[in-house]
Amino acid sequence: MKRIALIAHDQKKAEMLAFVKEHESVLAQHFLLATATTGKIIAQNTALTVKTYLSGPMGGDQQIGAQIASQEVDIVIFLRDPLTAQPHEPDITALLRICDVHNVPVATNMQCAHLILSCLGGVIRRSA
Ligand SMILES: O=C(CO)COP(=O)(O)O
Repeated sequence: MKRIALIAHDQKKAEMLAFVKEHESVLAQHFLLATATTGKIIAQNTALTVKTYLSGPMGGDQQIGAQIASQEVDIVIFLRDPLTAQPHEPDITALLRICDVHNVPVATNMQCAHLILSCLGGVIRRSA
């Protein structure tokens, strides 16, 4: 069982939900954690259980970063919005940095997220 962090900025939440639904049977075999709004959307629209932290702008990225630093996270799917300025940009940068410090695979776009999950569950993607 892997511990998988799921995080998406507002413009990427629909993509995250579609991604999670596509991989739901695989994700159900793992421990999921998420920032508040992302986790709430996933929990409300799937049968998955998600441990939630604060919303990203309120410190959720830092909380998940602390989990990564404590070796409590194996994979990060972080669908960030590269076209919108975020008030908590330093937290986002710190989260990505701590993934590299601890050699934790982190997907920041959909193609990479599918690749990682496909490796995990042997799932063949249904669409591009
Ligand atoms: O802002 C975020 C990541 O930087 C995500 O936070 P929410 O899931 O609460 O929207």
